[in-house]
Amino acid sequence: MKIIVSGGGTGGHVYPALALIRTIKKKHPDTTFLYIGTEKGLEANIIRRENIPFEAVEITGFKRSFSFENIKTLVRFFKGVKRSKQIIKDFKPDAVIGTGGYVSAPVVYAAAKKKVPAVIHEQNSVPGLTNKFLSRYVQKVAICFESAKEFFPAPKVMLTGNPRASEVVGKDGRGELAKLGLKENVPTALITGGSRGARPINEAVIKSLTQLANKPYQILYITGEVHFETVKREVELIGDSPNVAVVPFIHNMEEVLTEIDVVVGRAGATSLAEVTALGLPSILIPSPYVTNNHQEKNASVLTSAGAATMLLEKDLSSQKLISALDDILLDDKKRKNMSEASKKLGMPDASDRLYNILLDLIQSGRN
Ligand SMILES: CC(=O)N[C@H]1[C@@H](OP(=O)(O)OP(=O)(O)OC[C@H]2O[C@@H](n3ccc(=O)[nH]c3=O)[C@H](O)[C@@H]2O)O[C@H](CO)[C@@H](O)[C@@H]1O
Repeated sequence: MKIIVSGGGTGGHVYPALALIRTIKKKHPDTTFLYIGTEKGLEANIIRRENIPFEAVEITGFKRSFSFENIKTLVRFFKGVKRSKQIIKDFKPDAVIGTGGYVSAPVVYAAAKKKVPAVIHEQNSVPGLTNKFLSRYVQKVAICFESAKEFFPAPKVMLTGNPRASEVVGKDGRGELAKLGLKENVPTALITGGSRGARPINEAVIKSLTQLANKPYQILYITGEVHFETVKREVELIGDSPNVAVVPFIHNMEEVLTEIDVVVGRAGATSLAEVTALGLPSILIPSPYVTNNHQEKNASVLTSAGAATMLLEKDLSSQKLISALDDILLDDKKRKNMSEASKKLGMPDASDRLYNILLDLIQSGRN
């Protein structure tokens, strides 16, 4: 089989694509993949690290208000479509899958125009512009939250969940925390601001460090690559604490997560798929800067099930963060209840569901 995969900008669009690629590779080792992303998105590094052939197109997103930039974006889109059509002509894929982010727009659109079977995967409870646009042209739309259904043509929609959920389950912890300078068998919170990090979360964590140093639990704190140097300098001024490890990014999250008890982070849909697949309690601080405030909607699915607590960014402070951590990490019963509620939302068979859709499509295309 030959498959083109496209999605990017942030990790939330790239990791589901990578998880699906790994699933297909396991089932059909002879499959050839081509990933189409942008040079500026996180995919350029994440996908190349995996030795998956990678082609870049140049694309930006539309601004919601009228702007001269939108004309440039339209020009880039049509250039991207032209280039994608050429790539499709040369590579001759059996199917194309788009996992969202601007880059998947020209690629999936070009596939539809070239009559190649195409699927999109929407991670969020409220879809982004790209997938809404593409849903008119593709054969199938895979979703992760029931609430996303109403935004797409009904006969095309299938609930699959997020392939990244399948990837994180069943992994063995192999002393990952010890490698990062933390202890094993101590309750541990992972704090992250999503795949690109989040300055407001970093500021709250930095202000909490002195108090966190005296807690009976420990923290693995991911700053985000671009924020690392600034945060590190601030941490050095406060003084290192043995129960807090500070890192820029984790490349083997599926392994690290097996040793984590609570996740504190944004409410990006792929992170939530991981957390629920593993049955982890979480403290969610949705990004207010995303389309249609979709992260708050993602988060409320978990909070209403009792799987997470939510802290709005406008209310975020070091005290609120510490008491949210204490509430869960110092209360075993609460942690257990949240964990059970979280697990009920998990969809660990997502990869297989998405893979089956793709395979059916390819086979029906060949008949
Ligand atoms: C600002 C923005 O546009 N955010 C969107 C983006 O978020 P973002 O890219 O932050 O997405 P998520 O939080 O959903 O997923 C992040 C992914 O990166 C991984 N990871 C993160 C940190 C790290 O050090 N190592 C690592 O591997 C996580 O394990 C996860 O697989 O995509 C999500 C999924 O469409 C959306 O819901 C978010 O609203």
